[in-house]
Amino acid sequence: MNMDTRILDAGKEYDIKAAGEILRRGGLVAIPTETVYGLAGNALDPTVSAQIYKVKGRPSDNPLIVHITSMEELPPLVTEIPEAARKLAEAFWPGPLTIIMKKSPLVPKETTGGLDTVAVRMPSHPAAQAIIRAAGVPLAAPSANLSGLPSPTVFEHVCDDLTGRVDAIVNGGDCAVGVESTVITVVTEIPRVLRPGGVSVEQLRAVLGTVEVDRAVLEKPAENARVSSPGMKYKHYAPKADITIVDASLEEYAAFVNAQPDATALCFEGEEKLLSCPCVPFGRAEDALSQAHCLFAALHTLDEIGAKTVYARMPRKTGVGLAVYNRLIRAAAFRVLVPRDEMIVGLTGQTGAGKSTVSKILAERGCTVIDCDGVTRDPALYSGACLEELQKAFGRDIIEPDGRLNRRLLANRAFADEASAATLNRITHPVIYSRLCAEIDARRRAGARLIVLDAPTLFEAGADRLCRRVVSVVAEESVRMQRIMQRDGLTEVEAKRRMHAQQTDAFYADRSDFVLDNTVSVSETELDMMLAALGCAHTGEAN
Ligand SMILES: CC(C)(COP(=O)(O)OP(=O)(O)OC[C@H]1O[C@@H](n2cnc3c(N)ncnc32)[C@H](O)[C@@H]1O)[C@@H](O)C(=O)NCCC(=O)NCCS
Ligand SMILES: Nc1ncnc2c1ncn2[C@@H]1O[C@H](COP(=O)(O)OP(=O)(O)OP(=O)(O)O)[C@@H](O)[C@H]1O
Repeated sequence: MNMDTRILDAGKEYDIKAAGEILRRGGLVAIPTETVYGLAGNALDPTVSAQIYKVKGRPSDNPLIVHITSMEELPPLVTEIPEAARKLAEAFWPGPLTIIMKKSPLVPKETTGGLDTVAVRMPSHPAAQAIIRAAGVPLAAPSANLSGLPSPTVFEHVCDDLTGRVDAIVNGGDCAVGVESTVITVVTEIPRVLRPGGVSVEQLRAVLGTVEVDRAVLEKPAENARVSSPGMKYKHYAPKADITIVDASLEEYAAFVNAQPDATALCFEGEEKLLSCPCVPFGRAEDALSQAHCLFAALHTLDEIGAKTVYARMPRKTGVGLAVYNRLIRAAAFRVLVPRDEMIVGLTGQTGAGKSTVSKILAERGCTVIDCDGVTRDPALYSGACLEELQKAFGRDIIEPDGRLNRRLLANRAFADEASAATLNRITHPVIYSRLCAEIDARRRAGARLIVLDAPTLFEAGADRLCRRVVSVVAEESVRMQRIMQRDGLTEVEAKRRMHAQQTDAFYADRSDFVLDNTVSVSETELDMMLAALGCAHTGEAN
């Protein structure tokens, strides 16, 4: 194929019209959407669908998503609109969600990969909407890359793959979401996610209640598995480099990667300083949306710099992180390496939420627990220069005449305002961090396999980098306040001060592999679910 490919501008009305005209005449145009660039053509014309498969080099049993711009365009495409689909459309359209329904005869089987269902999406990208309207027909638009290569999220990558193969490419800059849409089928009795994407499973459950997640989202599908959704084929996202995901804490990851010859690190932003090899960052560790946004461009960069052996950080499987994991595990051909046998789990959350209560149950189940509050109560911890600094910052009288630290006085002064709390952290966290490393080493040497670090200030102390997984315990503010007033004999003012020195629920949710809500209680079932999610279902046997 070597045709003239026009370059059009998403910001120019004349160019949008031209794209619409080409599509109406049965041509192919690569268009920007909020997820990734799409290779668009008339979804209702079987010869156009066949042409899309041909250009992409994609097997024709891989169904295409049909893009529309308004709810009025949906009824002709489907036999019925189930209640679940209506609710989802209301909540998430226009946006990165594709809904699978029973197809009407209007949609050719060539578009649906031979299936009697059709996948429909209403994109939110203004240029995508304008082009569909200009075309006057629904558009089939798989990702605008050659089959097997990472999906394009920037204009230049579309040009690399499709110049000379399509009639036009519309330049709309970078795609905001960066991974393909979430695909959910409402044809099954219980709605089921077939591909995770920009709308998270948690968001879908908030609208529909029960939602299943197809096994293929996390596991390698059988070679001859029937494909019921775009993107389920496992070779879909592979760059040229050999990628292996390393399931480890940041410290363990850095130690492992730095010991490998000729490695390239696919890490999170800011981690480069710990790594002695070439690094390609893909988003921030605590921000799955930024990872989704950057992932495919990072995979392209790996090819551009000629990376051969790549070790990738393990994304969290929560929220949009599940979509990031789903793409990365395919790019890695399902290779995951665990460099250390023992697993360190950080257990954190707000004061009074119930960390100690949960860690007690985990200890009963055979985990080795390190209590960080206990560590700070060791009179030997704050000594020498550290103690001198504490006294300088918070007053000489925080040390009693008998030499003991007056913890309540220190707490009242240190939690008085944000700046004082920051000073407390700056002085105490370096010594706490070194002590925690020593405590972990001792437990490792004693043969512990599952070590729980019960640390209220896990992130502030930088101790999260020692943990392969993080669990947060949260509870409503009024409940927490009552609990700590009762437990520690604090006044309301003292309790509030301490609570205000801490983080919000959202802060913990973004940084955790599992969140336990202990406003009322934490059941054994939830603990089982948590241990399963962490990958340590048989706790007792793990130790
Ligand atoms: C200020 C100190 C002496 C007060 O001691 P006190 O016996 O009153 O409280 P205790 O240590 O039992 O802590 C109770 C709770 O307060 C909260 N808390 C403690 N330190 C902090 C902090 N720096 N920031 C926010 N909350 C904190 C935690 O939820 C903790 O569980 C003590 O909390 C301390 O040394 N804090 C600084 C070190 C730290 O961050 N500790 C947390 C363990 S990693
Ligand atoms: N579900 C619950 N119902 C009632 N009381 C609870 C519940 N969970 C915990 N508590 C009580 O609330 C208090 C605070 O719990 P816990 O000490 O486990 O909190 P924490 O998160 O470790 O707090 P801190 O960070 O202050 O150490 C304790 O006295 C505990 O017994």
